[in-house]
Order: sequence, then C-alpha cells, then structure tokens
Amino acid sequence: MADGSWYDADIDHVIISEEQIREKIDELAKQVSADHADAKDGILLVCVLKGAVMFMADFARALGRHGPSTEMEFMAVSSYGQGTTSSGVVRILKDLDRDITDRHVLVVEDIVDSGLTLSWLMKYLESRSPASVEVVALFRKPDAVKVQVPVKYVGFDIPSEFVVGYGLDFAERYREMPYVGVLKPEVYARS
Ligand SMILES: O=P(O)(O)OC[C@H]1O[C@H](OP(=O)(O)OP(=O)(O)O)[C@H](O)[C@@H]1O
Ligand code: HPA
Ligand SMILES: [Mg+2]
Repeated sequence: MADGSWYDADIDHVIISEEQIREKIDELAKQVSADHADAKDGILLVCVLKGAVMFMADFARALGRHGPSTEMEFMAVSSYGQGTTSSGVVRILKDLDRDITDRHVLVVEDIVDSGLTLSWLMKYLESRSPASVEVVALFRKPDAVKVQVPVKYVGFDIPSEFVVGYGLDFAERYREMPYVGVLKPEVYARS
C-alpha cells in the first residue's frame, strides 16, 4: 500500500496485498478450469454484487486464459447495509436475468463471513434446478461462520475482523482499494 491514495490514511493494517490477490486468483482459475475441462456448455458465473465486482472481473479474465468458456450473470443482494454486522436479512436488489435450468453454476462471492448470505443464496439457486451449484469465495472468516455452507474454492482464510477493499465496503466506501485491510478505529468513530 502507501502509494498516496486517499484511503491509505484510513487503513490500520493490511491483511492481503494486491500482489497476493493477483497470484491467488490465477491459482483459483487454474484449479477451476482443471476441474471443469470437460464442461460442454462452459460455466455460468453468478457474481454476487456489489462486493464481488472486482473479484468477478479479475477471476473471469483469469479463467478466460485457462478455459473453459464462461457466461456471466449478476445478482445483487445485501444484508450489511451501513454497518459492520449482518442484519440477518438478505434482500435481493437485482435478480438473475435468465433461466439456469441444467446449467453448471459457479457462484462468485467476495467473502463468506457469517455464511448467512451464501446459505440463503444456495437455497435460492438450487430451487431453480441447475445441473450443479458450486462456490468460489476469495475470502472466508472461518471463526465467524454461523451457518456452514460448502465452499469448494476458497482464496484466503482471514481473521474475523471487519475488512475493506477489493470490493468490500464500509458504508459503501473503500471498494476501489486494490488490497484488503482493517480500518483505523477513528474511522468508525467519525461515521
Ligand atoms: O457471510 P455473510 O455474513 O452473509 O457476509 C457476506 C456478504 O456480505 C457482504 O455483502 P453486503 O450485504 O455487505 O452487500 P454488498 O456486497 O453490496 O456490500 C459480502 O459482499 C457478502 O455478500
Ligand atoms: O469484513 C467485511 N467487510 C465488508 N463487508 C463484509 N461483509 C461481510 N463481512 C464483511
Ligand atoms: Mg457491503
């Protein structure tokens, strides 16, 4: 970090660097493409907005370099709002645009924290009769998980502190950071 961007001053410490993220995404893409080498219709990526926006963009391009082919769908769901803990209520802000019947779906999630969002989403997607539903999550907080959800591909297990960056927000800010870090306590005090 510390290239003088506005957000650097608000960060207490870095959890995962930009370079670590880049390397991990390439690793995940290689793993997913090896596991789906025979996928005839390719993979239908379902990005969980807004948090997974950065991950989806980088992961889809990495997967493109290794194959198989992909198609992209976007859902927007929210349960955190302006705070740092889950409200427990998952709201759909944008639904799928198409039928996923008989498709191999890969949910692209930025983070599994309590697991409530993913557990809800898995039930929702499975009720739409896909051929399969798997999950790739860039970050997971193993000590915070309240609902166990099978996540086939995990980038990083991280401590159960509230983090921002690389798509992850606090009150809609910090998503554009290229790395992931923990905010200074005074940032919460002034909001
Ligand atoms: O495992 P959980 O405790 O459910 O937390 C994970 C979810 O929370 C965040 O979304 P948020 O509700 O903040 O919406 P956003 O992606 O628009 O920021 C994050 O992007 C995940 O989707
Ligand atoms: O640590 C987090 N940061 C930002 N958004 C989140 N949503 C779940 N956990 C987090
Ligand atoms: Mg959020």
